[in-house]
Amino acid sequence: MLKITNLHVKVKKKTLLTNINLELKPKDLNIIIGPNGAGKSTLLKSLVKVIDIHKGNISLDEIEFTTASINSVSKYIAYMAQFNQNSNLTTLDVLEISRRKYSGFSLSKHDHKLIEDSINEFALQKFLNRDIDTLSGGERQKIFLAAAILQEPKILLLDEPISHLDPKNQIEMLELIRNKTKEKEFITITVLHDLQNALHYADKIIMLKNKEILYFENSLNITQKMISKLFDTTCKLFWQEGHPFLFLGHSHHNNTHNHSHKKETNDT
Ligand SMILES: Nc1ncnc2c1ncn2[C@@H]1O[C@H](COP(=O)(O)OP(=O)(O)OP(=O)(O)O)[C@@H](O)[C@H]1O
Repeated sequence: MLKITNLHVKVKKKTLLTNINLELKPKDLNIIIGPNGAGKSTLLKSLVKVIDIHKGNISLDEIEFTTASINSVSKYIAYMAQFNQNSNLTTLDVLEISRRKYSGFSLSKHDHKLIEDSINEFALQKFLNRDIDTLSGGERQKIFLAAAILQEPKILLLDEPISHLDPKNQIEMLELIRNKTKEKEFITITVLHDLQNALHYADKIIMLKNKEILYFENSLNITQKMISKLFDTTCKLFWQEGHPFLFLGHSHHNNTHNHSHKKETNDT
């Protein structure tokens, strides 16, 4: 269990997060949603100690993160940032580095097997010897996601992991994140702007607004009222065959879409 108690984050004199309380379980995919600037990335950064905690407590079972060094915390956490820094590494280098925290420089047979499986799962064969700086945003995102999962952490933190992927790849990656979370018993926390996918794939939704948690709920308990409140806009939400359908800013007065649809049918 990852326990975050009364967490406050300040940078200089500016408060970035206030009074965050969460208890997160292994095998759960927790998805953070909320407006720009709400503090979503800051929450992930404070867990991985990129940003200092001003007040509060973070612990993983008996392990106290609050006082631990960044190095000892990183043994338990894999973190895929929103903007990954480029380097002169090849895809294979990035994958191999992710196993070094277990095996140092000489990787074991087991490590090589895991890397091979990951290459197949993420279809990375054709990028292996390519410098990652030369790859597209979506290709790079897949590689960093593969590398984060290869670390087999207790806690998997992903900041907008699918923002550069096409729709089919987005679905495949979210399925994969969900399946790995269950199979490897990760406590996964992902920031996502796509609400429909967030509701569909999450076990739990963390709604962050104005530096605070507005709601922390099972995704099936999320209502259109909650989403309206989170984004200060009207919202229609309904479920069909286990899929959420969500419309923000829905208005019956705005018939632009109907109009263009009519035009299309008239033309044919
Ligand atoms: N190091 C920092 N110093 C000062 N302000 C910061 C710092 N890091 C973040 N902030 C501010 O804190 C607020 C929250 O930032 P954060 O990146 O957590 O937002 P977010 O919810 O992830 O937003 P987005 O959806 O736009 O990615 C923003 O107003 C941001 O400008």
